[in-house]
Amino acid sequence: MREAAEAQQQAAVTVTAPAFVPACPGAGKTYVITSRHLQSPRRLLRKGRALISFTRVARDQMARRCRQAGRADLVQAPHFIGTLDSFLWEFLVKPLRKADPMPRLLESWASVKALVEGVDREISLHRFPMTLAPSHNSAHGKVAWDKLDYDTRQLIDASSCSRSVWEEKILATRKSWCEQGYFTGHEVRAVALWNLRNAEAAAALLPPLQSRFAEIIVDEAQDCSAADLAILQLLHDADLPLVLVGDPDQAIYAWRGAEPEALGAFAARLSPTPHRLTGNWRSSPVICRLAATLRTGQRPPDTSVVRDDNIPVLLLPTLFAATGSRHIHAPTGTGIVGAFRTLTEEYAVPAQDCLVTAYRYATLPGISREKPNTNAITSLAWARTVAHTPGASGDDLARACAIAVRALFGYWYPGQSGRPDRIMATHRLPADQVNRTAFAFLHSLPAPHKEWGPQVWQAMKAWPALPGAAPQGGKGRLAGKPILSRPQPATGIRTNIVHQLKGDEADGVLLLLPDTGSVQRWATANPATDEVLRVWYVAVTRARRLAAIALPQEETDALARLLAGHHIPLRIA
Ligand SMILES: Nc1ncnc2c1ncn2[C@@H]1O[C@H](COP(=O)(O)OP(=O)(O)OP(=O)(O)O)[C@@H](O)[C@H]1O
Repeated sequence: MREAAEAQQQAAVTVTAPAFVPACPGAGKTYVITSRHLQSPRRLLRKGRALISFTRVARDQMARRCRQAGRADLVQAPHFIGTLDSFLWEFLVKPLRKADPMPRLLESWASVKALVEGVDREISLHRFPMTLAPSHNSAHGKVAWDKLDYDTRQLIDASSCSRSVWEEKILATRKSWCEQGYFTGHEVRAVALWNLRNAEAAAALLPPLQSRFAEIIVDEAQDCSAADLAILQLLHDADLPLVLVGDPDQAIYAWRGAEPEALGAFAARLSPTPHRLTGNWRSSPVICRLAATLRTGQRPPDTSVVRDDNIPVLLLPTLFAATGSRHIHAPTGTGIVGAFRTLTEEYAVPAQDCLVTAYRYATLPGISREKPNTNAITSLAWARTVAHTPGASGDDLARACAIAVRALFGYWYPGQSGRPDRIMATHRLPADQVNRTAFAFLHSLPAPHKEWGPQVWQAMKAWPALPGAAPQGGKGRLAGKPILSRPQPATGIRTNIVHQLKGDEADGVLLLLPDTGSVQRWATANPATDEVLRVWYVAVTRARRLAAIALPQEETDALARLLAGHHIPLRIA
């Protein structure tokens, strides 16, 4: 078993580009990609390899593995290890931008708190997802109205302005930020596509790429949007050797424009024979079987390569709270996370290496999500809570830190346009120093309460200021009272939504399925078209040894029958 899985990995490590490597969960995609990279000879190379991923976590993991293997050279030019956004930015957008204003790539408009103004209410620009149809030669794309989150939709529905007025303002706001040098992934894709299709721009951009890269590897290729695939097609047409690695069954970004089916068509054009990885190095045989019920094509379960646990799938009959996250485990009347913890202990699975997940933040016990469009003091209260939450996600910590920077800068540098990166450039403040200061400040604040504002103000005034600070009296004081979310009991178990768990793993995983009709969906929906099933698939495949599912009490038997029909060991507990 192990030999066969290793042989598959080795074939993927050595296959000549262009190539497509479809891989099952836990197939060791990162291992394959870094092993491929580690084969590079040690001497100074004229051409390098680009390793592209969708997340900074994946990027850091690949770079770390190269360093750990004693090959720090593989992280530097001519090689490139980074996200797709940064690759497109570095090689297909920035080279043709004017130096002034300095072009900057933002992770999201949230990081500069860009607002859509001039309508009857202000809404943050990052609340409006965009779509880009690669077949249109359009420079800006359209607002994806059907993908607004709940809060934003409420705000827009209550607005007296029509959607076309909003759309006009949204596009104008984006344009004005771009003119000031700011771009997000959406603009980067639009400009990259335009540049590659424009003969003159392409003639300037492609030769440096062709002479720098002998190969471009794209990890998690199932997350490519139609625009991403169109860009990759143009690179392929320019004879850049591509290797796509990904798991189409784990495509959970359709709402952001990912096109798993288009990936299949593109991959077939790239290379007629895929190099499939079907050995799962992460999960037990039971979990591989469970996962197979949630994917397309009736394919047999993947092979569990290194595990022989046979812990059954645990089904937890649950009374889900209609609002909030105090879900009760029906048989014991205790909280669902506590019940899960007791069960993991029974199977000698350490609770600290377990996680609880769900499709939506709202379902999860633990830290509540940052609410959009709240006042600054409420945002700061949220940030302070995050700073004091063990196991808070990296994204939440980064957001919390940005909120604290904004609050402190508003006081220290009043009247300086409020854009932290500009202020940092003006006063030559290194980002890590700013972030450390902001985080320490956040951490020092007392727990938020209704009369928190004056305490925050005292703390801001007392905190040692960074160079160039010139406070002006009460400017930058955060007005109002924080709106506090209900305190949640600490569970001691990691919780996160499935979308934040990509590439992650844990010994035990509890998936919360609060919606009635989930079993019906499991049994009858098609994972090729129903992304929810793919989200559940990602969730259960994070587990190494134990998978548990909490579902409405009245649906437990139906799921038990469904799984028993697939000969999957299970226990209703
Ligand atoms: N050849 C190998 N030998 C030993 N362990 C391996 C090997 N390949 C992968 N693994 C281990 O298997 C686990 C899964 O690998 P990895 O996280 O790279 O999978 P993946 O393909 O990215 O999975 P997913 O897409 O589900 O996130 C990791 O713990 C990894 O260390």
